[in-house]
Amino acid sequence: MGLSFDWREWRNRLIARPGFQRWAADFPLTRPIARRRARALFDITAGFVYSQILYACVELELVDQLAEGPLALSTLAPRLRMTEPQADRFLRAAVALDLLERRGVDGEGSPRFGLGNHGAAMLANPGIAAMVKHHQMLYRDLEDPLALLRGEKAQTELGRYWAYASSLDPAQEADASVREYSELMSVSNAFVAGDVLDAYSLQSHRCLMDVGGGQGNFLLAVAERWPHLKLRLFDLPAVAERAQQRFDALGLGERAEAIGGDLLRTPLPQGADICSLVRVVHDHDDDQALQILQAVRASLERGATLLLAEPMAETPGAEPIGDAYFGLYLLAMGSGRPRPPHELEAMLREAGFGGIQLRPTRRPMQTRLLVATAV
Ligand SMILES: CC(C)=CCC/C(C)=C/CC/C(C)=C/C=C/C(C)=C/C=C/C=C(C)/C=C/C=C(C)/C=C/C=C(C)/C=C/CC(C)(C)O
Ligand SMILES: C[S@@+](CC[C@H](N)C(=O)[O-])C[C@H]1O[C@@H](n2cnc3c(N)ncnc32)[C@H](O)[C@@H]1O
Repeated sequence: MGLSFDWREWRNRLIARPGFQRWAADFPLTRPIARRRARALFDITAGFVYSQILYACVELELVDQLAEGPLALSTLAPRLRMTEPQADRFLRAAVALDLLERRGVDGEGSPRFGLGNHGAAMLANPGIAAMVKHHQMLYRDLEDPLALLRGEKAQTELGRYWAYASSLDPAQEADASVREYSELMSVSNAFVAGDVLDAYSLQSHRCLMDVGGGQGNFLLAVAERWPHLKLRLFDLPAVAERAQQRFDALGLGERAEAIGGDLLRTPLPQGADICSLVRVVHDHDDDQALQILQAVRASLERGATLLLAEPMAETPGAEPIGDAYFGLYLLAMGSGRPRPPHELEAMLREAGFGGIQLRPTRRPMQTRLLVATAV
């Protein structure tokens, strides 16, 4: 009814007035809020510029170069193949983004630069640099975001890159195409594996099957932490072969077996009392995602456990990561979508799982974890 009062409409009318904006930016009590909001909108406006500065740092391996300590502009400029004024502009930009920090001057008066907070954090997460590099493909796909959103792009770079997402027969993917994405998944698995294992104990389990397990990074982390567990990996044949080679090279022998197949067509092997789907379900559209959950359910005895770990939509405090970043990333990839936990829960029920719990993880922006029981 017309009588209901929507305070957000009232707020928006206020914020949309130039006079209110000026007043709020001047009034001492509202000034910090007005500045913060203006800065936040500016940051969205300039996001691509910031990303490209980060990309330049990654491409120039600047973080590694400064890992041992600060260097002077006069040393850095020739290494970056820039004149000193060019390098100064670039390094100042990186300082402004807290990737680097100014550290006084050297004996000759040349300004010195060291790692800032974000630069130092990148040292501990080599996966970030790999992600930043491959974002160039994403940005090309996003060059015309409306065409992408309207489904008017016949082919995308990310679709070609993630071959299984755009292929009618994923099992036929060539070794070269799976090698590249599998390497990227391996480095970025570090964002996820430890957090999942810290959120769920595998003590009481006997055999874990990691479905869509890539080159086996998650299982290798499991192997180290839970030496009693038997390990199985299921992935496309070309990927499973790579995983098996790693298991063999690491002497996991009898303990770990990689099985090749298409999880939409090949029945999954029976016998595991716990299955994991790590960053797999969000790659698939609803019908296939349900099919995957049903295939996993069919491989499990009643009472067995499923771990479903991936970044999710509507994650409090990480909405831009789930809904904006992964929402458009998966669109560019050509299939899948980030789902909120309640939608995944409904799909899990439909596939024959119950007792579903959302377990807290250390960094929900990277991965959340649903634990379910086969019923
Ligand atoms: C000691 C003193 C004085 C103060 C200390 C103050 C203090 C407590 C500081 C905290 C420092 C700290 C712990 C910082 C930590 C920073 C961290 C952990 C930063 C992590 C950043 C992670 C990033 C940027 C991750 C990016 C990941 C991306 C982009 C992942 C993309 C994944 C993709 C595309 C996956 C694709 C798979 C598919 C195809 C969708 O299935
Ligand atoms: C995003 S990667 C995640 C890999 C790994 N779980 C991780 O988190 O690092 C998705 C994995 O699912 C596998 N996959 C996708 N479609 C598949 C299918 N139809 N059958 C078997 N594996 C598939 C891919 O080959 C890939 O290794």
